Amino acid sequence: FILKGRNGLKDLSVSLFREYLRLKTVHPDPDYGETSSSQDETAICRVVAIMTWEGTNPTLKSILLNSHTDVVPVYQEHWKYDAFSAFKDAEGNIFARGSQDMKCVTIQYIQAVRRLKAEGRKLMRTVHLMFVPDEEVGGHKGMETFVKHPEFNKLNIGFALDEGLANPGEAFTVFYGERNPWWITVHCPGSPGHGSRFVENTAAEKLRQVINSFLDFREKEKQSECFTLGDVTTVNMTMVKGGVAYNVIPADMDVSFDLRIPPKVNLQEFERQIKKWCTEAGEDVTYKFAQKSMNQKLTSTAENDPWWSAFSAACKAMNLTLEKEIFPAATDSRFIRAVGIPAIGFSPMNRTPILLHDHNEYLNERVFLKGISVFERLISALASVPAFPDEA
Ligand code: MET
Ligand SMILES: [Zn+2]
Ligand SMILES: [Zn+2]
Repeated sequence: FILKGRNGLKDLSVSLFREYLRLKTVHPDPDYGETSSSQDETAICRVVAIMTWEGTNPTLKSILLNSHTDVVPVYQEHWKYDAFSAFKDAEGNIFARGSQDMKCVTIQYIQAVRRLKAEGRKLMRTVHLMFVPDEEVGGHKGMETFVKHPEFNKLNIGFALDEGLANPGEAFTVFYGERNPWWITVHCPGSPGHGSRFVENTAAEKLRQVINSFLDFREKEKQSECFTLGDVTTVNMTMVKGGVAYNVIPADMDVSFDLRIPPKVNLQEFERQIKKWCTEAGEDVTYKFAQKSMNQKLTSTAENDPWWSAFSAACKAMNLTLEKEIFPAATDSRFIRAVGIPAIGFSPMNRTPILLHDHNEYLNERVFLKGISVFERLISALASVPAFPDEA
């Protein structure tokens, strides 16, 4: 980063944040500022960056502060300001893609560690800051691959923090598990022919059945009472493909859905249901997954869990009210939990509307700055969790 901070740490933090927001790490062609180092010219190089602050007892399990560096695209015409200018209005609201998801957290981690170090603090456990690419496109070239790498193992992580969501009220939301994302394309082949005839066995008839089954189920889930998004299955039809001309009955049509399934759902049963919908829709209707997350691990929030008790006690000491939820979307935490490491999703943003992936995403600078202090306390509490018997 190029620092243009003027007076004091607050100015520095806000300028650093805005500077970072101006980097166009936006899909589909994120500028991660790296060059291809591969022999193969066509290979796209993806870098995971790690900064380590060694603890006074570096043999103990470490704390991971994870954040992704990429952001989702924008519809610029719907924004009040350039989505990559990090414009700050009179109220101190900073508008930019990534202001909530999750460039705020990246800078908050960095500034919290910077402050702790400036105060001369030494923490017992090692703290790693990790910056990963490609979370927004499924993490395949990012965290999903990296957790299987020996370098990841060497970090000896005991507990991880990753992104959460804003909370419009006074409280802060924390996430101890996630719904599983399933991205599925259903393929409907059919008999082609002239658009003027009643051809039997058409792709469109099957497509209609498929869409009805998925969307009827969507309606049922939507009606379920007293839920947060983390407790129900959401279904959205997100893409349709097929057809070549007005008067040619197509030989196939495809429809894609984004499903998010809560941890309590039996996934095998759920897939059987999908299979049934496809069979019922007609001959040769098949489906394919572009994303099929099967991990239903939850991170303990039991009072006697040492990580959770350090986390929640630090929040209590700051008078923060926590709301525990299942994360409705997906984050890199699912890969971290999958390899057996407890992870909590937490982006300290209260009094803030949830605007991730939306037009005019913004974060107020006071909320942003408060988050730095929150992380200061949290990091120091987590890195001070006493050694476990098996760590001695
Ligand atoms: C399913 S891959 C994760 C991409 C993004 N974070 C989402 O939840 O949509
Ligand atoms: Zn995110
Ligand atoms: Zn996102």
